[in-house]
Amino acid sequence: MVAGKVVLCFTAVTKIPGTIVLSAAEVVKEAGGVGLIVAKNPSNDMYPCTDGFPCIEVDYDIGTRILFYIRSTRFPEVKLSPSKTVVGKPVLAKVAHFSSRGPNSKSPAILKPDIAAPGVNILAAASPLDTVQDGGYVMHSGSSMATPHVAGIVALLKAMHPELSPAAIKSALVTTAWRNHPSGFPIFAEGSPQKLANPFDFGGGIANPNGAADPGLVYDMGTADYISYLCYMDYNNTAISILTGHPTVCPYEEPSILDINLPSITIPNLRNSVTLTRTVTNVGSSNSIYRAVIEPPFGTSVSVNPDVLVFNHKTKKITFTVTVTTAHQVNTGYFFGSLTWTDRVHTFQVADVDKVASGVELSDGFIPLIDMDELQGCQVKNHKIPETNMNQIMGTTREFFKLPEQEKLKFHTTDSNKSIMLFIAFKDEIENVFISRESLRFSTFPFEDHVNEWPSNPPSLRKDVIEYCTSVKKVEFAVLEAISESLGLEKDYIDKMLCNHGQKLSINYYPICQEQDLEFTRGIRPHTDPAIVTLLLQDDVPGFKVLNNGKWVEVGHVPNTLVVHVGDLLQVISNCRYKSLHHQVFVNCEKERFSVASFCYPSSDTAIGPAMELIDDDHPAMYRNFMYREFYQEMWRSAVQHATDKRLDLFKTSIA
Ligand SMILES: O=C(O)CCC(=O)C(=O)O
Ligand SMILES: [Fe+2]
Repeated sequence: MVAGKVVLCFTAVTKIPGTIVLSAAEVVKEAGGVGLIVAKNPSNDMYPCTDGFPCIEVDYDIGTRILFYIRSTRFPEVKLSPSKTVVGKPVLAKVAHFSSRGPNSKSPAILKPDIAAPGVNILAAASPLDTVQDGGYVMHSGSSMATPHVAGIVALLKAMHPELSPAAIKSALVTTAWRNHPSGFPIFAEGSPQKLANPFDFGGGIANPNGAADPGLVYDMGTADYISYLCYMDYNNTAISILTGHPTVCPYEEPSILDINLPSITIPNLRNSVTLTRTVTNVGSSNSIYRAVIEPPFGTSVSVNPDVLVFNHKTKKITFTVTVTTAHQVNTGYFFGSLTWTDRVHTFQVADVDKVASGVELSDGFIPLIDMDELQGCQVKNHKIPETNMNQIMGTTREFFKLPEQEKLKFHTTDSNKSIMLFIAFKDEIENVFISRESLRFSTFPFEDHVNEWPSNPPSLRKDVIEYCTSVKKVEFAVLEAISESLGLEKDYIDKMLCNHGQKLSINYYPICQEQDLEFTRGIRPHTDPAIVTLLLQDDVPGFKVLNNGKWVEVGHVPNTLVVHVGDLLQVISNCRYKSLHHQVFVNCEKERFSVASFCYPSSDTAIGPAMELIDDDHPAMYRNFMYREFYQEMWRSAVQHATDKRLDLFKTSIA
């Protein structure tokens, strides 16, 4: 039965890594089998079988999917191919099952672990004494593989910021760590079953070297803080004096462990209310204003005082208090929340609610904006695009996608030099997702150059596109003016930089999805737009989500508004004051969704680069100048096509 076949087997045994697969492989080999797939939880070890016998370990989830595949076809096939290195694709981040977990039993008020770093199947240089090394290299897993990553980052940070104390460096690592994978996917904690990871699995998160290089604020600590901790832990004066090397006396009033200046706050056994203090030190640009953004843990309320911190060349340190009040009668477990100090450089400042509420004009063509706060985007109302115009372009979009396939497929091409392209649904085999969107993307400006390329069916399309694009271009001008002004630039700065504006329109269709496929289907995956700004007209079918502080947030449909969001090129022009928005579209089983996105582009011979006015000692140029043409070519390079956050890498300066 087994002869000539690949065997899939499920096991509940969690033996020493690798051995389970090895012993099963021997049995399969003896029975004449040609390969082995072992499904077990947890699974992540990659140990070769002996004599090059093909074997692999997968988790139950993948094992079950393989099983379903085997059952779904009469001749299931297994393909073996040489391993390859994949660059720029997100991998699911998991906290390994062997990684130690919090809370800290000795001092539950101190969060442990502090930080997570890669430590599974790490390819490293080997000691000649390593028994499994191959040509000086070896793959190992464990804290001994994760700690060198952190030690390396710390060494780089210390080289960049020699003045930072060990506590400040630790703080920089903890406060900037990724709490989601940079692709937006959550981090899982390995185990059976897998669950979403929380700070007891990863501490601050996964170490983020570039983030830690620019932490803005740090929670610093000195000898006095460590002495307070020892006093709290009931070390007597004699023991502490031996450690410090000079006579040391614990303060008469016992310090609260909650006040130790750590970059995390853990309150065990919270009853009613507690107030604690922290002190932050500004290590970013000297004139900065930070605001507190609080996500209280479930069932608690949290207040911070003061909630705005104003730093200047004299004020480098500010102490604040945090009051946490619980509504829980009984304490049943830990709940997690967050306190973020933001200087809003990464946000869409034109949409500041305060400014709008106090009626400050953003530009002559005053556009009231609905703030999407912190989302690098906003919704625009009173844009003066006639409602009929918006309805017509939506109607045309629906009609186009209802056309017979062959009519639509005329526009299908993989040639990125074409100024009109139809994108159709496809399956990404590697990530096992089905991307269901159909989308027609075409150049619009200047109309006379392009109108004849646009579909002539439905007959209303050309007229509706011209009308809509003309109106939307006006909104775009107003938005670019508001953005220029918010950056302290001349109102027409971006307009001038663009000389000849380009514009592209994307009309999109997201079909209904079957319930059973929902998990593996996306309308469009997380991405940023390769434009300056995008103006999105969406219908009332939900699905459009944006990444906000590591969380995917639905941007609801507000009648008669356009969603405006930042694209990659505005990130460049603004020298990173604005960050391009990560967004994606989910499908649903009840309603199909349509949308019309207009992208503001430079023309191909426009030079793009950070505005000179936004470059100074505190803000060195993050990007070099480049031609838009160069960026467009880079965007289509296969390696960066899906990892949209890699698009700008080629244009970064050495500082960035
Ligand atoms: O259809 C939407 O809501 C978003 C479309 C989009 O993100 C895009 O085309 O880049
Ligand atoms: Fe997009």
